[in-house]
Amino acid sequence: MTERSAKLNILKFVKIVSFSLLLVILGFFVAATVRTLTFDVNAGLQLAHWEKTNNIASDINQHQREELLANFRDAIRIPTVSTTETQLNTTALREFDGLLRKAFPTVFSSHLVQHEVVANYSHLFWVPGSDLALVPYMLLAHIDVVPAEERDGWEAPPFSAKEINGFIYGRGTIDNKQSVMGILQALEYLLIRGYSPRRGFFIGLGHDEEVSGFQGAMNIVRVLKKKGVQLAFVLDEGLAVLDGVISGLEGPAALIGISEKGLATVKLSVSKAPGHSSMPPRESSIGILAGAVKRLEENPMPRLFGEGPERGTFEHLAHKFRLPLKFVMSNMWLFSPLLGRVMERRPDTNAFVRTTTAITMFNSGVKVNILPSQAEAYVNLRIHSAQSLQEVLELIQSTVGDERVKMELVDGFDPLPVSSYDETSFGFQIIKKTVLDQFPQVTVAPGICIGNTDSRHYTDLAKDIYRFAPTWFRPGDAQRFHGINERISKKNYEELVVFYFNLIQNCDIKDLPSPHSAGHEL
Ligand SMILES: CCCCCCCC/C=C\CCCCCCCC(=O)N[C@@H](CC(N)=O)C(=O)O
Ligand SMILES: [Zn+2]
Ligand SMILES: [Zn+2]
Repeated sequence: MTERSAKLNILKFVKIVSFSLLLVILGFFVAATVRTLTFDVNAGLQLAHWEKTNNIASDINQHQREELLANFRDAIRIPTVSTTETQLNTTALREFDGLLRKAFPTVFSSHLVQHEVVANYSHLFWVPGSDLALVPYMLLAHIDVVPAEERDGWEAPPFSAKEINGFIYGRGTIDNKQSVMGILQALEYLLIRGYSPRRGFFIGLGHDEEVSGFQGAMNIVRVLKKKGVQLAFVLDEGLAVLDGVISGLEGPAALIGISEKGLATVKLSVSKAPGHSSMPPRESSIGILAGAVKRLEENPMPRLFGEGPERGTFEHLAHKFRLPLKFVMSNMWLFSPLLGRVMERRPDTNAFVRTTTAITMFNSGVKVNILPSQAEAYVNLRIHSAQSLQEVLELIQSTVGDERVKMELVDGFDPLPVSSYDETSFGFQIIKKTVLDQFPQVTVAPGICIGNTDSRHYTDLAKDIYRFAPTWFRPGDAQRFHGINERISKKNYEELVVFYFNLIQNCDIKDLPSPHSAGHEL
């Protein structure tokens, strides 16, 4: 081959490679554009195809409106605070038991309802269905609340249930007495109106969810396991209807939690010989530990946005964004790394991007002139679905990178399994239908619960666990959760009662609508 023909061949090769590259890029662009124009994962079930049921209408008259609100306010006024596993307000929990019996006399006296108190303060209700072939489901909520101090800046005392501008203020109004009272109020009204279910269901009300549910939820699960119960699905607290919370989204979104993040609570400690503060070593136990904690804060866990089920959230919502965001959300396969960088800027959205690292406790020292022998810090991590507890522990160890810092796992578990949310998913579709019937303006999408719930103890009883209540969150409301000025509007509480009233009846359907019903009878 001459030098000239070799040069020509190289030129030809470069041309072919460039042309192929151009084709690949063009292909990607076309694929992405086509997806933008066609991708609407919500265009699935037609509500018109649902089996006709003779649901009892959920009308609420003025007397009931006042009654349900009075019951709810009474519930908020009882300070059922959990501080630690051994610090529960047991007096308040007993008082709450009395309130439930007084507020819902029909539930507690009906021959259709079986009730038992579990672990002294939790409640388990069983309402058998007329069709024994239908697998029962379970509704969960919790009675206890986190502590609240008026001096932190509450506009009304946190256990006053004071009404301000149509809102009831108080600890527990959105976490989670709205569901406790909403579920039982709905059942009370259903029973009064002569309802008897076709599909049986359980109601579990835990008393120590805020301190992990080791007594309440875990013992309810034990009772159910002894009875050999299996559940079609479980619905617990968790996500909500977000209205104006997701930037760029047109209309409100009802996010149904199909999983929840894992947890690692790690204790870091440094020990040193104590001594007189006039002869300090170059590095104190506090200094060494502070360095370790700082390294953890400065080196966040890797971005994993788009690698877990949060991808499904945005794909379901994509058609409700305007261009160019619609294009971005429809093509998460391409844009999730970019989106992750934007979302990590805000704490509430960063929670969906990675395993979060929070230093929650730091203790050391007993006197100003004594060198502290011990310094300890607690790190609370919420594990992204695409990571495991083991991976997170290894990363903490390498980031701390100091053998003088002892590491101890106090509590931890992997992210929870992902529940089904396709067109054949009974629980998801029933919840979705109930939401859409009541709030036609919302878009329903699967979501990830960034905190943990009692439902995590139910994984042996149900394959499908959902975390949702139609509590409406507007900008700033997420900060009321465990924060100050927790509140719910009177209208929204009433909507919750109606939601559970309809949901219970909607579960009586035998099959999901055709054409997807074949083979999915529950
Ligand atoms: C797509 C971006 C939207 C961003 C909006 C975020 C909205 C988040 C709203 C509420 C927070 C979710 C809280 C879920 C329930 C957590 C329950 C809880 O606090 N559990 C405790 C106790 C326990 N059981 O472990 C916890 O520490 O997690
Ligand atoms: Zn809660
Ligand atoms: Zn809570």
